[in-house]
Amino acid sequence: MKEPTVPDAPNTTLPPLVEPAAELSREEVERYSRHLIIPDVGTVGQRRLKNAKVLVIGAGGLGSPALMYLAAAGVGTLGIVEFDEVDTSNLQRQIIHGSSDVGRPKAESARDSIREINEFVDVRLHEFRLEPDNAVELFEQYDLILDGTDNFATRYLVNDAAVLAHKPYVWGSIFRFEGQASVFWEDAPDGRGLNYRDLYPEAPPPGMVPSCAEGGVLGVLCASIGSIMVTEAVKLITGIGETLLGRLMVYDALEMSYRTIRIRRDPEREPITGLIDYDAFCGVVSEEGTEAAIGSTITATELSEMLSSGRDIAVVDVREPVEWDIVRIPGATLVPKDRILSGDALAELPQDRPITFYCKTGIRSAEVLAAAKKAGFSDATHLQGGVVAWAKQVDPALPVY
Ligand SMILES: Nc1ncnc2c1ncn2[C@@H]1O[C@H](COP(=O)(O)OP(=O)(O)OP(=O)(O)O)[C@@H](O)[C@H]1O
Repeated sequence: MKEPTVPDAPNTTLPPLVEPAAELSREEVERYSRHLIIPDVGTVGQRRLKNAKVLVIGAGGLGSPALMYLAAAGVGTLGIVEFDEVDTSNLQRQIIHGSSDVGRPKAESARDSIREINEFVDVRLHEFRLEPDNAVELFEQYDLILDGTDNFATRYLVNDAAVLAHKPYVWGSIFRFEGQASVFWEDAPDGRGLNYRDLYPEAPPPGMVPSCAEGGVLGVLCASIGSIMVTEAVKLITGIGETLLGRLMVYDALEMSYRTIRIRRDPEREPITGLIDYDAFCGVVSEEGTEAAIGSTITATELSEMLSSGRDIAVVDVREPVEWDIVRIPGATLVPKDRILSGDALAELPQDRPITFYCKTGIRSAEVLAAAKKAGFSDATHLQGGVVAWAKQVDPALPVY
């Protein structure tokens, strides 16, 4: 990935994105009074918010606080694209959902919370996965897009679809204690025509940048970055302040520092003329594809049966010690992935009996298996679905994280 290195860009003030709605009702005046008395916002700014249609992709870590603040701010129409259901492990950060929502569609749970926050918002649910065949048409129905997703394939799709639909979008990302945010708009009146591909021309190789599911995230970081994204949305809609267009904001919660870095147009970037296969672009390989490439998987039930029948198999956990502390397969040995991939721990692996590697969901163990096979461990397998599958299929009393 190309690292942006140039310091702060000139600031960018843009004209308002949305025309003002005709009027505010008496209830709306009371509700939004703390906005109305800010001279930069005023009644006209609030009427612009009322007229605005904002599409939020993902009602997860970033989408949760973003939707709540957009609703409270009085954005008149909020679209939610989300296909997933609320999981217990979401509740630590996805504050638009509550304990009683576990198992419900996230889009519906988010809509119910928004109704509770602000009954004046028209919520439109798009309960499907954003894909190349639905993205542009959907984006065209909104003024502004907010990308709260967690995977590179969707991020490039959102970027390219926003370019084709001629829409601005606010982007954010989070990992552990660090977050980033920016605004991209190829047709922006500033004329610089920047998009996400100017910042990150290529997706990182699969597995190089761990997801929050693999590496974790501080729950409140979602609020820090989600609220910055909403701040940018409000500024774009009302035409106030200097937006993050052309700048990347980087927030470090441990240092408690914010800095912005200028984004320049990549002179080698090809124009975006259509949507592509984003999984292929990002090197995402399906589970079947991974198996075809490396062979040798074993299911949790098969492994459990083999161990119960007394087969002498070395079960090697390739996760990090913090994950080992949460849950593990009885009898396993911990040898973290990086130590095997660097070659340091190859000597610790048994040569005289079959090995089964496992991780959380099967991604890291597949990588380790490929390396181990190259190093001559021919009688090796990896556990399909990892310790999560083990907990679900073999020992439901174990926690899933
Ligand atoms: N292409 C897509 N279309 C619609 N929603 C998407 C798409 N890609 C991701 N999402 C949604 O974006 C949200 C991102 O939220 P978050 O990063 O907190 O991930 P999560 O999947 O809920 O959590 P975790 O991966 O840690 O289990 C998720 O709810 C996910 O379902």
